[in-house]
Amino acid sequence: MFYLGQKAAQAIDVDLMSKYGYSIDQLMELAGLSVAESIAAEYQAGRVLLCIGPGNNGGDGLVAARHLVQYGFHASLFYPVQPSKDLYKALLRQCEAFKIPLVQDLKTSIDSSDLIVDALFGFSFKGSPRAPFDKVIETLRNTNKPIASVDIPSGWDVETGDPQSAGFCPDMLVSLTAPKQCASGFKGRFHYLGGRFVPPEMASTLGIPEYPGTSNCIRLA
Ligand SMILES: NC(=O)C1=CN([C@@H]2O[C@H](COP(=O)(O)OP(=O)(O)OC[C@H]3O[C@@H](n4cnc5c(N)ncnc54)[C@H](O)[C@@H]3O)[C@@H](O)[C@H]2O)[C@H](O)CC1
Ligand SMILES: [K+]
Repeated sequence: MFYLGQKAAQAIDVDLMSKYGYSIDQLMELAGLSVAESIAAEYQAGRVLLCIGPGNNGGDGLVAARHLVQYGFHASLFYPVQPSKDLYKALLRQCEAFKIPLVQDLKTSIDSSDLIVDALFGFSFKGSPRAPFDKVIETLRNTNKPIASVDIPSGWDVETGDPQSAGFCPDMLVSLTAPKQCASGFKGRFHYLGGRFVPPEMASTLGIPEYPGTSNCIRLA
């Protein structure tokens, strides 16, 4: 399987929506579903805090929250920057309908959670985290609670990862579509692949393995 660079990951996203006709809502729903399924495969249904970022990685997290509740988890959201885009507003409304509370105090909420989901940044992250996310990532670095990262461990460079060990090491990484280059430096316990939406032609070019049966995720390592 290919490990994608940042530009390649973004180009695939564009191809899925232009050449193959997907909408972002479709891709996000399947991506978030696969994140929830990967988590449910490895962790007992407990209290899960989802940290949500301002882009589509955050959108995946909002989708995953709703599915995790359906799988018996008690979910809450830490969502410090809420963009006004209709898609994110709708996903948040759905979370409200599932009685998923928004929390304000990250440290206290981490203490009362069994698992943290990092849906802060994905393949469009560049440079060093800017405020307020610098403090959020620092707080995640200082917890012993397991972290499940969506697509990219937030704060890592999409290609070079975390060579200075400045960020946090997630316990689980769910790569979407195909792993990005930084995933080769992932040392946590569970590496999953999700996003079961890739048409056969693209799947064979990227060397994506066959998903087993009806599963939306594959354990890679
Ligand atoms: N094809 C797929 O695999 C799909 C993946 N999905 C998910 O989408 C993300 C990529 O989403 P995108 O909106 O392009 O970007 P991000 O979520 O990574 O973040 C953009 C957001 O972050 C801000 N930002 C960038 N760098 C910084 C920084 N240094 N400090 C602070 N803020 C920063 C930027 O301004 C934007 O606001 C992919 O990883 C998957 O998780 C789709 O859901 C479905 C298709
Ligand atoms: K992430």
